[in-house]
Amino acid sequence: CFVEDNTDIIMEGALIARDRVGVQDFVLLDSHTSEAAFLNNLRKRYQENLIYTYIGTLLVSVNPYKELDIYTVTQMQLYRGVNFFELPPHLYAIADNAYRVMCSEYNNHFILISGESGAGKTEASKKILQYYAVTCPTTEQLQVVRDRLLLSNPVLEAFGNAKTLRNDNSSRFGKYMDIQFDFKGAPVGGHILSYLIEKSRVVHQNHGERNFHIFYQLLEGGEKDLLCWLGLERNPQKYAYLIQGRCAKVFSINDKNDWKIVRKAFSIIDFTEKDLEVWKSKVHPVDGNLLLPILRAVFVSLQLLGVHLSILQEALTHRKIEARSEEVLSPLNVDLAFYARDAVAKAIYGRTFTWLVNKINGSLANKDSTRKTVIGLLDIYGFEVLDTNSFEQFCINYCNEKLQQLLIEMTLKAEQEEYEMEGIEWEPIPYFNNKIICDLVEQKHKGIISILDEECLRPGEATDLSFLEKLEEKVGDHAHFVTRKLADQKTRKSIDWVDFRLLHYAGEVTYCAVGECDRGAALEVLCNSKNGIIRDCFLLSELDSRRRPETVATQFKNSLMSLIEILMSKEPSYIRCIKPNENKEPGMFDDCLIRHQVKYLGLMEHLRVRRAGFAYRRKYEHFLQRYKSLCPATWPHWHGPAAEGVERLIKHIGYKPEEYKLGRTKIFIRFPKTLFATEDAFEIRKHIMTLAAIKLEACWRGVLARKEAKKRTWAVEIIRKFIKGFINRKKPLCPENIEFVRLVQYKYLMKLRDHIPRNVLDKSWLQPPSILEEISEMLQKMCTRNLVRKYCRGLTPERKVQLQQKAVTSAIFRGKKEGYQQSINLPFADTRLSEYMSPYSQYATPVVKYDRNGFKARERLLVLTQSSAYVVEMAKIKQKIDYATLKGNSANPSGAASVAWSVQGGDVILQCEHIFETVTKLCMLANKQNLVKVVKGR
Ligand SMILES: Nc1ncnc2c1ncn2[C@@H]1O[C@H](COP(=O)(O)OP(=O)(O)OP(=O)(O)O)[C@@H](O)[C@H]1O
Repeated sequence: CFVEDNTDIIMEGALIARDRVGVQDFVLLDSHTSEAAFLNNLRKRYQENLIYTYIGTLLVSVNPYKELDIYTVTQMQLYRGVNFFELPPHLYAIADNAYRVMCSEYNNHFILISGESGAGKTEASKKILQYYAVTCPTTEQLQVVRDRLLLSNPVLEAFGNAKTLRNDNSSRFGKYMDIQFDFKGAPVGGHILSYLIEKSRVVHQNHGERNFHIFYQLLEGGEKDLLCWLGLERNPQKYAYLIQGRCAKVFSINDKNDWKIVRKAFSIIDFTEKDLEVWKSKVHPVDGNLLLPILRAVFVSLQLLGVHLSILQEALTHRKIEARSEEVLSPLNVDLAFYARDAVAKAIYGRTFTWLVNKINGSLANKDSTRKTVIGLLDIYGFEVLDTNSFEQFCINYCNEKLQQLLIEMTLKAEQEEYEMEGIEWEPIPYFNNKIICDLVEQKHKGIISILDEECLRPGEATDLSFLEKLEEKVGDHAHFVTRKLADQKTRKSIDWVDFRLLHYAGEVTYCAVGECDRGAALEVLCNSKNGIIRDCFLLSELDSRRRPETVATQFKNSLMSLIEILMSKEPSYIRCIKPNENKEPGMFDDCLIRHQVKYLGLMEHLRVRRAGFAYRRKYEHFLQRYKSLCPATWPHWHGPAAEGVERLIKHIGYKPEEYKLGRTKIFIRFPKTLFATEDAFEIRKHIMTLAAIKLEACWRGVLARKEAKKRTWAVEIIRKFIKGFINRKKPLCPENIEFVRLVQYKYLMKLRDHIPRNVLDKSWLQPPSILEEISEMLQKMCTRNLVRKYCRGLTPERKVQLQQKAVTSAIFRGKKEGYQQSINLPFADTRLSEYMSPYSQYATPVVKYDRNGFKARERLLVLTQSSAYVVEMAKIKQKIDYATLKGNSANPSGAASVAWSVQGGDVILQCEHIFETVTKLCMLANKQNLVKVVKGR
């Protein structure tokens, strides 16, 4: 991850802002080995309130000691989901990058924040937490988790932070906090690990320093009842443990307010009233008048601790000595009794703090078993070198050695992996591997911690000097270990007889061996406490004498080992915090102090490792995209593979072989100056192109304006013609109206197309404009004709006959006979007449077989219906009907009433119900329809 694409992206960002204030990535410093250049860049930026600078993906932060307007919600949104390169270096960029990679690759991350006291570690970790709280997706349910994550801070700070000379809110413990995210990237839980709380502060504070905040908060803000329960007075001056530093009141701290925040946090973090009994352990109000104050204090303490007076008394004033198989009690002198008392106080505080962390963890725990990814925030003390360095500094510095090793391993590993992946010839990076120092401290049996364990746990009197002698004997020949006895003439003077010196990766530190052999407190007393929390903290099983107890150093070593294991399985991000001055003053850049920190934080080393190979690396596609304008062959488009395009490009620019290497997917540039020269050329080209673009734009704007004007003129002309056309629309076609008329015609025809009648009976027709009336009429006729033709074509032969008959009927009867109109719709039956005739088909045959020559005239054919009679002048119908034959068969043999033939005199009488049909058909048979006379009345 360290040298992956993000690095490249950061580089590009650095390039963009390169000339603004220094470089925003130290990797691009020309003289990367120069401490002065490093400081110069840092100072330049700091003075412009640019407190963040990268070394690759590592973020260097300098405490501004003033509120900067760079942590607003707007800023958070700005960095959210945006690549490094687009914005200046920031905590949020680191936080967002870890988050984004976690979400896309579904892996775990950690952000290591280190630096010396007051450098801004805690602020940084709080700001990152806030960033996640604001920018990550969440649900109403998850708000509780979010609040708990945020509120765990004030509680831990109350119990784990104190005012020191260097920082008014100094964390006196190391903290690793895992934030767990679900698959949607919502924070769903957390877990905190704490390291090495500074217990000694409970009983002793240096001048100008305080005990842990919680004590002052309780006295200042605690409710009256509560203080009474605890047998406390509000005045801190009454308590020797709280006023050794002579500064119970601190200007920058509002204890009363902080107490309220802590109380609120307790309720949200799920602390029950039972849990809070640590303050309320059945202390009965004591009448101050009855007891001497000192006795009253003892009385209250006994009740709070839930122990018996005689047991506590014995534990604080005697020591158990194992003599052969017996245990003998030996009385302690006053100093040792004070020491024992302090040891109990320290042990109680230390373990209660661990209990508190566990309690918070309980409330942050996510019970849902689906897989989570985590981002760990490690806020840990930086390398420490004080005037007198004790066991605590030893542990802190050992911790820093381990973390440095982790960083180097991870950085180098990633670097090597990238070279291998890219097929670049491997160039070993010379660096100091501090494993040798870690081994000196932690190796089993041979390391300093093992030797310390042995000394502390062996029977008999262990002294600081015997420990020192053991060290000289076992690790005396180690290159990184010195005592006064082992030192050369020159060094000897600077080392005391009770000191040993370690040559750490960050520098030499001399430790005082006094008090390293701490055998622990009088545990028995506390293991038997009646107070539930004290009992949770001091387990009876610890008293089992057969078990060799673990020393503090071993405990610390083990917890550190598991921390390293946790970190090794995650993707790293680093934030190195720097304190700019000792006075907590904004704008003051103390060169000397910062130089020290740059050294102790291993920044130059880190930069060297990062720069040992190549200063810049970039995917071919991205490199080509950025610089393609510098080579005619690649501008504006390169159509071949990107790698070949880059090769062509750098040849054109004139890169020398030693300046670069081409990997499988990336180009590697060795020196920043090469890159800067390319970047400068690019800037110039960009400038030229911008000027050209401006010119082009101006021309283009002219072209567009002219085009627009032309369009307007044309539009005016069209409108003018339209109006003129409208005015003259009724005139015959002339130049003034021709376009208008054509348009109207066109519009009418287009509309008519959609409204044309679809069948012969549809007589509708779209009303034409007056100038089109004539044409419209013609069209309508044509249309009707068309429809009729279409209709006729679609007729069946039967229907055609039927219609022909109807037409004949119309010719004969229309307007002459009532009932005709109604008959139109009634179809003629094909069979009717033959039906009438069918019984006489033999006689009818001659009718069909018309023979002009065989015609015999008779007078009339009389057609009768129920109401009328029709006379057909047979003489005129030249129809051959064999009346004689008919005559003999006048009766209807079937008895049908509808038709009857009869012969009266010379007339043939045909009786039928369907007069129109019968007459029509007879006429048609005779082909003489005009001879039918329709007579009204009789
Ligand atoms: N980014 C920042 N902006 C403004 N002030 C800051 C910033 N970082 C730190 N400070 C100031 O510096 C003080 C010390 O910072 P902080 O407590 O984070 O240091 P630390 O490195 O955690 O120290 P310690 O190791 O003692 O806990 C803060 O109380 C705050 O006043």
